[in-house]
Amino acid sequence: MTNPIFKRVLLKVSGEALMGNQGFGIDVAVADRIASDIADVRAMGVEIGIVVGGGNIFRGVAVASKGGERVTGDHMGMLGTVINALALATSLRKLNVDTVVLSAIAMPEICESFSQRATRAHLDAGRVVIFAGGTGNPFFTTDSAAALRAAEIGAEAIFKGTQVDGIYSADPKKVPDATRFDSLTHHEVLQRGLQVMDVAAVAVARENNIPIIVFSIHERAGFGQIMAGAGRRTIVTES
Ligand SMILES: Nc1ncnc2c1ncn2[C@@H]1O[C@H](COP(=O)(O)OP(=O)(O)OP(=O)(O)O)[C@@H](O)[C@H]1O
Ligand SMILES: O=c1ccn([C@@H]2O[C@H](COP(=O)(O)O)[C@@H](O)[C@H]2O)c(=O)[nH]1
Repeated sequence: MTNPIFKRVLLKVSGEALMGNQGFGIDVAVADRIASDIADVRAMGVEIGIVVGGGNIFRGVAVASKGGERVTGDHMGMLGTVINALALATSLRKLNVDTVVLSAIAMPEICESFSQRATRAHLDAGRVVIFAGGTGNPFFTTDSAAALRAAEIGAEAIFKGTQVDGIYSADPKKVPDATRFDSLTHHEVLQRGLQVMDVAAVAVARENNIPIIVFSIHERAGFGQIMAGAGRRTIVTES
């Protein structure tokens, strides 16, 4: 078996990716496929924490842009991430991957609440841990939650599984001739204003010297290939 390049990682799964071609919500076939890639990496012996986004369900700014209260919109967005976390946990359990959901917002009838101590115990026991509810605070994003949880669990890297296969000179969805970077520093991402991940998340990763690997969550087995030292991605490191 190929040796993984990291022992413990934080995977950020794009919420938008979960909707597949539906335009909203969760395409179970997509969730199952992503879960299968995660199961393969877990089988390599890698300890995995996961943050799932909520872009397929709700973003707080959408409420604010129509005259609603931003904080309420953000609460709705965070609840959307809980729905996604439960869906991904279901897909993983179908593959017999021992998985637990920990929420930043207490909802004990549905899942455990997040604490650093509980998380480390679950990871040490070999469970995949899915962090739901973002940071638990409005005005943040699940990218920030990913960076925060990565630092809290001592992850060696943040894998951002998103809609594109790396970081480009500009948004490749808007600028077709944008060029992809193979590697960058955290400083360069911030200085060039590359918006694949929000500034707060990159700053937390930089502060804690955690590399960020941006790859396409749509690439079947892409997560495992990168974990084996290959695959298409952009890696962000301090030097
Ligand atoms: N310089 C850039 N390089 C790569 N992608 C970029 C860049 N600038 C903007 N983007 C866009 O950023 C998107 C990722 O942002 P975002 O985190 O909001 O989406 P996501 O991963 O689908 O997350 P979620 O749905 O969970 O909120 C990419 O799909 C891409 O279109
Ligand atoms: O810490 C957090 C994380 C998320 N939110 C809200 O949820 C949505 C969905 O998250 P994405 O990162 O955009 O996928 C986000 O737009 C916020 O409204 C939050 O408030 N706090």
